[in-house]
Amino acid sequence: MDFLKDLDDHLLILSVAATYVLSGGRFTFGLAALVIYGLVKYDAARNEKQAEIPDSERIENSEDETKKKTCCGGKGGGCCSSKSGGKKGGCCGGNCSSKNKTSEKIEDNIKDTPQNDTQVEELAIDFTEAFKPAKKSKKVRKIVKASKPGSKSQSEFFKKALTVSNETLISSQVYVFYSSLQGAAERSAKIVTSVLSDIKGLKHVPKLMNLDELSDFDDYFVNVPCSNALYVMVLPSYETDSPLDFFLQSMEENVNDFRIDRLSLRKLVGYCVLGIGDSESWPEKFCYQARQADLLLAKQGGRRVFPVGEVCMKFGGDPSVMEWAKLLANTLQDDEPILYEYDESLETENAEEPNDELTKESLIDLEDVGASSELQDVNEIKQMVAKNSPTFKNLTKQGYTVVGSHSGVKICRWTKNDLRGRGSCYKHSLFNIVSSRCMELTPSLACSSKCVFCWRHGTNPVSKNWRWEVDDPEYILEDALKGHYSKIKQMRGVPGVIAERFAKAFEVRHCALSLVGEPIMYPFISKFVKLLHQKRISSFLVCNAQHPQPLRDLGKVTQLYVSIDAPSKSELKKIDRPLYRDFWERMLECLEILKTSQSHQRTVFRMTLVKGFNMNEISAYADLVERGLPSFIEVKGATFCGSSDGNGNPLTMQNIPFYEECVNFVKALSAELQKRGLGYDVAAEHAHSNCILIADTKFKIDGEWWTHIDFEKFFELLESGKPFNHLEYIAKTPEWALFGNGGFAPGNTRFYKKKKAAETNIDALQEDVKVTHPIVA
Ligand SMILES: Cc1cc2nc3c(=O)[nH]c(=O)nc-3n(C[C@H](O)[C@H](O)[C@H](O)COP(=O)(O)O)c2cc1C
Ligand code: SF4
Repeated sequence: MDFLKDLDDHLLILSVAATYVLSGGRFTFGLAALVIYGLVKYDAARNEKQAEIPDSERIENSEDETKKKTCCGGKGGGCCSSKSGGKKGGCCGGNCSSKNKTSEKIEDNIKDTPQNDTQVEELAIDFTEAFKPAKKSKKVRKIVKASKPGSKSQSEFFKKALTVSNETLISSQVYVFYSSLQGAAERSAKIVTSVLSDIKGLKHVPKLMNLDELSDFDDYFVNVPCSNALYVMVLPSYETDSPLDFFLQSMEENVNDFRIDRLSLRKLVGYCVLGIGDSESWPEKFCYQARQADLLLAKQGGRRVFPVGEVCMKFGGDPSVMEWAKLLANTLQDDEPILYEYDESLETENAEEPNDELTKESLIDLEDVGASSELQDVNEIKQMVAKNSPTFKNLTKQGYTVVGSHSGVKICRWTKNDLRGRGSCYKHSLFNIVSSRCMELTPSLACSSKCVFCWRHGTNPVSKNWRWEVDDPEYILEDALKGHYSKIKQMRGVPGVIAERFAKAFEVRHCALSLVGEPIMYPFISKFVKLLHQKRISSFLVCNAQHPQPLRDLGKVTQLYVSIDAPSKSELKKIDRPLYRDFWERMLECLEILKTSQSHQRTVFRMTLVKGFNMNEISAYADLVERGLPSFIEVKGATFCGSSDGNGNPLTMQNIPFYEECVNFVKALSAELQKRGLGYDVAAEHAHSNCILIADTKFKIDGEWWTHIDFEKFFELLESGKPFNHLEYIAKTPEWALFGNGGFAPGNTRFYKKKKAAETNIDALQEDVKVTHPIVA
């Protein structure tokens, strides 16, 4: 390669010499040729040097070029030569600090060079990025507000934000809902209804609705009753359990239930909430449940048409309620449309993480209802019946002893009757229970149904499942016995009490787990029953066929009842007003359990007949019997639980069947079962209680009925630890108890409160019937 380079040089010298000779050997020509030669050589040497320099140094050089330009703004380019460049005290005295500034610029330049553009492009199509876990963006409050014209969010805003015009409001059907324990919310709701009714031009008369007595919230809070409905909610707040808790719990469930349209309340024209409370006694929790309700309605798509009102009934009272109602009335008449700010985060982010704390916070932000600490958890664990609650007062007034926070005992009228020698209840005739030695108890005052014939008067706690503090079973039993015995003690001065029965009454032998509420909801029911048996107290457990799993898990009981209040889905809904949506399927499952895993127990179908509600469809009842194959079918006419005023109980005396009617029903059912080849027949009765027993003919041995219980044998079998079945502890039914003989035990004196009632509907007309429960009497 060097030789070739030299050859190049030699050729050049030769051509210069030849030119000089040919031009006549002139000096100027020779000089010019030498200069050209020198320049060519210099250029070649420079190129050669550049080629040997690595890439990075070449950038440095270009840097120097830039430096030259930057340093003095390109003027006097020679002042900062490459040698002096960068040294303090150069031509500019260091003022231009060329090195640092320029290196920054260069870095920027590098980023901006086409080379780097290529890099960016390469990253953009790097699909691996797409598979990396996306960084979780922190949820922030998201309110769709007016934005720059033409932006995407603006079109979203107009799509989703709605305005409610005065015309829509004025022609809406207003529903004023209230929930009330002590009457203040009911009174306030009436004030609101009356003020709204006076609005000039309002097209429909507002409807007043008691939330606590709705048979199905879904009719109003999942579906809506009409296309122009506007809801006004008047709600108190209770730090103790109250009926409103169940409403809030249901609303919360709806929000999180994927089977339900999450924005179902968008179908409403709008809603607003008036909270009433006590700001002096509960400053921290003042009207907190009204705010919860407001949020839940918004979460379900409701449009707030008026701000949440908060009235302290101690200081503001009815005049403040009136003031709020008048302002609301003005709004409904106002021409100005109401801007509804739709919050998308309710729809998307909350759907993913419904119980997220952040969600709650963002909601509070959004709705401007104060700090997050103000929002109590809807599912906060409370006591079912706290000592300071109105429910506690209500129950104690009715003669219940509240045990712990969720159990109750009460001595029933039959216990009192038996102590006075006036006869036991129907369970004595049918199964051999002595009323004076029987304790009536429930470990759950709450229920998962709202039966129309129930005593509850709209105040007992309701829930689909357990949502309260739980008391220990040992404690419940001990305190229940104490409560029972203290009530028995009070009987000592009552005329006619038989001393011997009174003494024995302090040793309870039977426990009727019914009273009120749903005993099987208590999470330790099996353990509780075991404790009873350890004390040689027999157990009679009544359940409402709504809790298949606890029924399946239940251990041995002396007798297991399932209430069958109606033969068909629609009638059951009407009469029991169950809280579960799948109430019918639950009941069928419970019947299946009786036929299979619990078939070793003495099982009883408990039917309460209500005239005009559930006394037809014999064949449908027979279908249910076929499904559950119970040992017994106990049929009883409903008893009258007092007036229906304001308690949602629609029953009147017209719905109480006469004994004749109950007998006809039982005969027809028995005939239907026999027609189907099922071995059932009418066995015993207690006419005094309108009660008749149909039994499986397995309990008829050699032509004689054995429907009674041998309690001693039951405990013996239990203590043996071996499995046993329902036919191993039977006793013969006494003559007086057999069907056709009336069922009144000898040795007692029949006592009529009202002579006229004796021949006909005795129970229903007795005054003290009012406080009894259908399951009990
Ligand atoms: C046991 C109990 C707890 C209460 N807790 C609260 C509460 O947490 N916040 C509140 O604002 N008011 C509370 N109050 C006050 C009631 O909300 C207020 O008396 C209301 O007017 C009751 O409405 P009602 O009569 O319709 O049931 C409570 C009252 C009682 C008796
Ligand atoms: S009757 Fe019994 S099952 Fe029905 S609501 Fe009353 S307590 Fe519950």
